[in-house]
Amino acid sequence: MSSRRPTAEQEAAVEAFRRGDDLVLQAGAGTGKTTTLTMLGAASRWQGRYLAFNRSIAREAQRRFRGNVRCSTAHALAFKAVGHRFEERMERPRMATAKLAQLLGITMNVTIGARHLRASTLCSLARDTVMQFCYSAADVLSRLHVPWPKGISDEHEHDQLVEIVLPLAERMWADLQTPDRGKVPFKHDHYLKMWALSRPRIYGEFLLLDEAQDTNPVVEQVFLAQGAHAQLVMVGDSAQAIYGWRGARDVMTGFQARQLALSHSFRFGPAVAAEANRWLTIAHAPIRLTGSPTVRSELAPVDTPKAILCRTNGGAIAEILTLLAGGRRVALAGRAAELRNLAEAARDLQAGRRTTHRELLLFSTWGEVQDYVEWDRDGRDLLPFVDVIDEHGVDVVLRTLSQLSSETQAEVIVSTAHAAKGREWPTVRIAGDFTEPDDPEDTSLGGDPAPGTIEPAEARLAYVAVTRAQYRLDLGGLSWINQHPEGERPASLAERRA
Ligand SMILES: Nc1ncnc2c1ncn2[C@@H]1O[C@H](COP(=O)(O)OP(=O)(O)OP(=O)(O)O)[C@@H](O)[C@H]1O
Repeated sequence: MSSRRPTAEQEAAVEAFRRGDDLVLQAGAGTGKTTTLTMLGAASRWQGRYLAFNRSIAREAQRRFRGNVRCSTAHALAFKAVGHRFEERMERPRMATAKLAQLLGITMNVTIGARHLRASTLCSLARDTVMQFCYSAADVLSRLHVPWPKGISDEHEHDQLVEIVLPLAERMWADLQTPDRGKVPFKHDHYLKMWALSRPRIYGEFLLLDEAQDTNPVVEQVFLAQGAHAQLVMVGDSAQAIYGWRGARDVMTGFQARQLALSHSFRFGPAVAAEANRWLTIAHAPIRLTGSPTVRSELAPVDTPKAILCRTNGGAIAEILTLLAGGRRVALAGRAAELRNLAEAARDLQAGRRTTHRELLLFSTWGEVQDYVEWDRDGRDLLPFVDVIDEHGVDVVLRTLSQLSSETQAEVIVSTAHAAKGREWPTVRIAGDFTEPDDPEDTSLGGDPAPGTIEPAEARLAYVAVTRAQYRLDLGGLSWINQHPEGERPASLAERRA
């Protein structure tokens, strides 16, 4: 809990909360979101619940709230109520879909339009259908959850696909209901859906939903249903949405409640705030930030930044290789240990040995893993890692990883922008893989591609990246924005006053 004097915006949030209003709190980068939430909790004599985006945030928040607010993730609540019964099923190794098709006796091959669909593809589409259903707020599986794979071009072809895939998906969903038997790999989002379907009541007089911009429809539905007995508060930053569950309109802007903002950033001064606002404008975000007048921040080249932020994992490995070659002590934020285990599994599989990697026991070659990440929805989380290994070679990746330091020992931390969410560093450089979009239809007189339109999703990622800096930001790979037609910087408040 902060003993600092609340800002006018924080006071307004506490005031509205005290009145019992349902709230949407748009909290920009570095605006003291958790501090503000603890102020809300402290202003209430009731019991409440804070729903966090992941386990480590929930644990950290529990330290900061007073005893009247309990902190957890939605998955943790669902696990306690339903998921624990499926623990044994969830611990089984990953399984390629061709194997699952075999186990389920799915053997047919069909032709729809110009596409030939093999049994394993149909099985994979049925699993995707079940997953779409799990993310949705629907009560029953329906044609709406059957995907439109590339090559299925019209309603008539989709109808044919639905006729085959929907019954398979229904069979899979029935298979998933048994804790001890059943063949379909059981995922955390399966028990989350079962919990949501049970119409759970979350104990507490008020409910705070954090990172609300990335909430999927199934959690949104459970959250909104608590409105029958609890005061609801959504907190987050629409401009940091990276999952896009519902296209351009995120959960926060759609919630019928009092809309408030935290726009004063304690993290950085006016210069970084102005850069943030440039990207917020491109992203059509609902808020603009002011920097802290007492924090000196500047945009300037940094030779030895504390953090280098990359767009991709491949970009991160490339940065790490350069830094190590220069004799620097480097850490990789986020999933370094996971990457090391995978690289070891890749080395075994490439050498013709089975791997002992817990999740990859069922694969006998690296090629099978490559197919799995390319074609199976379950495997998509591994795709960036597999790409890195295929691009640089397993030996280079393993050697690189073995030379990494811990974050506390490192001179410089390399991170993807995704893994940097919620973090901050005194000096930050943006890596070279944030490239300028090209307009494929147009070339300037010299034959160079003309600048293309900046996608809002890209602008949101750039916003996350630039707002990690406290004092000095080196725009590096994003410097092209200074010449881009959309890059005109809105004058900062201080500049307008001058
Ligand atoms: N009213 C205030 N006056 C001075 N400093 C404040 C105030 N409110 C928050 N802060 C400071 O702002 C910083 C960030 O706050 P906090 O830890 O609550 O943010 P967060 O939840 O990590 O999220 P974010 O940084 O994205 O806002 C902290 O150093 C905190 O002390």
